[in-house]
Amino acid sequence: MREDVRILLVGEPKVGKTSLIMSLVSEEFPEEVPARAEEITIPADVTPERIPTHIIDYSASEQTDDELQDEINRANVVCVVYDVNKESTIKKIQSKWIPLVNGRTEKGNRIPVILVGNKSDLQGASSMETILPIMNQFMEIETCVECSAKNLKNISELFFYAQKAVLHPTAPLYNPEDKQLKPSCVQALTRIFNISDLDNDEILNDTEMNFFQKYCFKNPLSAQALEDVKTVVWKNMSDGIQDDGLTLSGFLFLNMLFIQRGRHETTWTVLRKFGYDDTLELTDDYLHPPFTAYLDVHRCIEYFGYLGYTTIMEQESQTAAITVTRSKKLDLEKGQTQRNVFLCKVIGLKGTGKTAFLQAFLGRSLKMQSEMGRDVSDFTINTVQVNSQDKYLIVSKTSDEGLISKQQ
Ligand SMILES: Nc1ncnc2c1ncn2[C@@H]1O[C@H](COP(=O)(O)OP(=O)(O)OP(=O)(O)O)[C@@H](O)[C@H]1O
Repeated sequence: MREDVRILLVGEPKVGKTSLIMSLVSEEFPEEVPARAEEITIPADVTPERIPTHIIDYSASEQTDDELQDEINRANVVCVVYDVNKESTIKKIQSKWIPLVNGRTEKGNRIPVILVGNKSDLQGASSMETILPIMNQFMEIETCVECSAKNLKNISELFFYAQKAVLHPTAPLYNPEDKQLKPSCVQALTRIFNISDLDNDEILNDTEMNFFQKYCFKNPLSAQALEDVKTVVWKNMSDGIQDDGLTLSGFLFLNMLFIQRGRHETTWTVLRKFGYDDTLELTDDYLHPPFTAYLDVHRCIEYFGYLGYTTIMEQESQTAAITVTRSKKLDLEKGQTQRNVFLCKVIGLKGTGKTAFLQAFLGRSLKMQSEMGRDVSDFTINTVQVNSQDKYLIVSKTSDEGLISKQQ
């Protein structure tokens, strides 16, 4: 998750940018405002998503074009404010502000934009009819909101939408042009579906759906909610429901529906719970929880991650699969150990019989070995009885001459 959110307000002079910020802060309409408000930081505990949020004002009378560009580059989301009663300020959204914000940015990296129609208190008719074609033209526009700094209508909502556009972005999930989930999102959701399909029958039954729901959102669905979900899918997709359970197509459809209805946070909660970051890559924290040991524990934990260990075993982190024992030195001092797994290195020059030794540990005679060929692992593992307890011994061979001479 990101550490903070920077919201920048831009727009034509006198549309009410400063007034909107001051109304949010003081919860009343300021009769007098400075040309530009100081940058304000809303602490994490009073923002809906619990992330510190900076709000930055812009005023052409106070700032140069370079300073404005600098602020645009630092922003995570830009609110383009217009006056709902002044057509000229709406026209400038297309001709000036969106090109300024994203004109030089590649399609996938565009800064999300919120259109903010202020002064709805003075308004005759809604500006939505004029705004909708602009929203269809620029895919980076996440949403639009009509509000009033004067009677405080939709002020906190506007900052909430802005915060949401950053924390739960549409761009990595959904392509509004063809109205489809993006391939990387389909790939991630398919992995999630497969992990949640505990009996591998390619259908999420009620138990599996509840398991998934509890893992992602802490609470199971009520029986009625479960039926409602299935009905919505069934009504929209012939192959979305099979044997009274959700198919992969149904699962993908459901997530697309959340996104199309502006509930990206639902899909993002699921994706984050299964380890994905904003670019839909599995995070390093998820794949490699801080841990080291002498075998390749990192790789092992990574595989646990791909296989969904935390979900299936209902654990917070992959590290729950690993038991850390006390140091070898202490074990030797006490003459006791809690360890169940031991590593033994077999060293010797090439041709001295290390491979045969390792294979014999698995009970394979020289004859069996010659039938198997030479393409065998440098590791073998077997159980050994120590004081009538089963212990595991990993035997690994090396013919690294440098290491051998060091050991000598
Ligand atoms: N909702 C509203 N209803 C009526 N008047 C408003 C409203 N919001 C702002 N105003 C008035 O509009 C004028 C311009 O407001 P403000 O200075 O906040 O705009 P601005 O966009 O910050 O301007 P600039 O870019 O020039 O700094 C002020 O007189 C303010 O009182």
